[in-house]
Amino acid sequence: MAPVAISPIKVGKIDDVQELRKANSKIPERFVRDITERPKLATAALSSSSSSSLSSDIPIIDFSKLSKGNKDEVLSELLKLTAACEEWGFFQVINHGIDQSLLEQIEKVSNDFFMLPLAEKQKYPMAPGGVQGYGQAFVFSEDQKLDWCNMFALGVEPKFIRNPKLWPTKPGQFSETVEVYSSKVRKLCKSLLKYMAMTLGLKKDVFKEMFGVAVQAIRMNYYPPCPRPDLVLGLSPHSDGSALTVLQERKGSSVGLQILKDNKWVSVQPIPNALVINIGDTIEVLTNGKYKSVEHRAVTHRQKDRLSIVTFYAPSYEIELGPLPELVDENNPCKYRRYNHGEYSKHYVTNKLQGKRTLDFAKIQTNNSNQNPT
Ligand SMILES: O=C(O)CCC(=O)C(=O)O
Ligand SMILES: [Fe+2]
Repeated sequence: MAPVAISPIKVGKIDDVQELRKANSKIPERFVRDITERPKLATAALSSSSSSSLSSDIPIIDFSKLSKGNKDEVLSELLKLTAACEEWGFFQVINHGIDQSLLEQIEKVSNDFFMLPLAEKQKYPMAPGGVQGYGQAFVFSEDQKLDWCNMFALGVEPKFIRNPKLWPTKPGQFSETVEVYSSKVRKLCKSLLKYMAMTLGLKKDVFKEMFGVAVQAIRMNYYPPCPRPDLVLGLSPHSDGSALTVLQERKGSSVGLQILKDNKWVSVQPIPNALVINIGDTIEVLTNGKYKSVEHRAVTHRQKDRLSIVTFYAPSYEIELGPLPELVDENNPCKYRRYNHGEYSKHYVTNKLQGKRTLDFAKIQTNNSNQNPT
């Protein structure tokens, strides 16, 4: 095996935001966003009791109607799913079949992990420029702004992407819970992809057959309260590189997830026990842009903390992908080139989060210019 190159990445000092919060110190400059990037006060100050007017419009899909409904119910839910994928790229799934007790358990072990002393969490450090372990991912330079977030991330499937040294021994039941939870979420992703294929008029197993042994990772994002939510971002705007992403929010979390809809940031109001699903870049490419990945970010709250548990589901690294021929014709010319998914994943994790910039990797350039959000 070739020797491992020493990482040339210099990320500077990355303060642990929970420790900053405990010390009650001034927000370091590295967290303070340029004026143009700061969240608008009205949205940053949202508490869980005040909802953004648009957030309730985010489509809700009743999974049990898709999986167990009669013909009419299946059909009407598939139509809702089509609209959700075409118009939003985001939806919430209710009656998804994952036990409430398991949702509560993953929230508990994740929360307990972040509440451990710093020294314990630092036994599982995220390497500079790395994406697994405890720390802050997507930081590649000393002058890059930081997110008001602590992350803990693990590769889950296939097994070879796991780094066993990063699976924590505390809190008890952490690894077992991640294991069981991930297998249930995996099943849900497979089913959702099947229904999405049906909405596209494709063979229902098209994604299953194409993906091989899918890659799955989990990331827990912990956002402590921030004394100046108007100056910072919990998580920088980005689209996900996955095919599908499944997000769960811990009960009692502040409202924090925002999606860019018609060039405006819209808050996602969590529904108890629902899971938030979003389309990642991979599905955008495969559908030739019919179902687009949507830019999203997290904002923080002055008094309340927030915890999200996020699963990324993507094809096996060795597959080559590009727009499905069924979705390319003279009215819908091919918008993305073919590429190896492993290369795209590498490209994604070695670049800072910056809107949908990473998808430029795959785009066949046209003269269409990108608009900046308001
Ligand atoms: O915490 C959130 O709501 C956003 C998380 C997210 O977008 C991500 O981890 O990719
Ligand atoms: Fe995301």
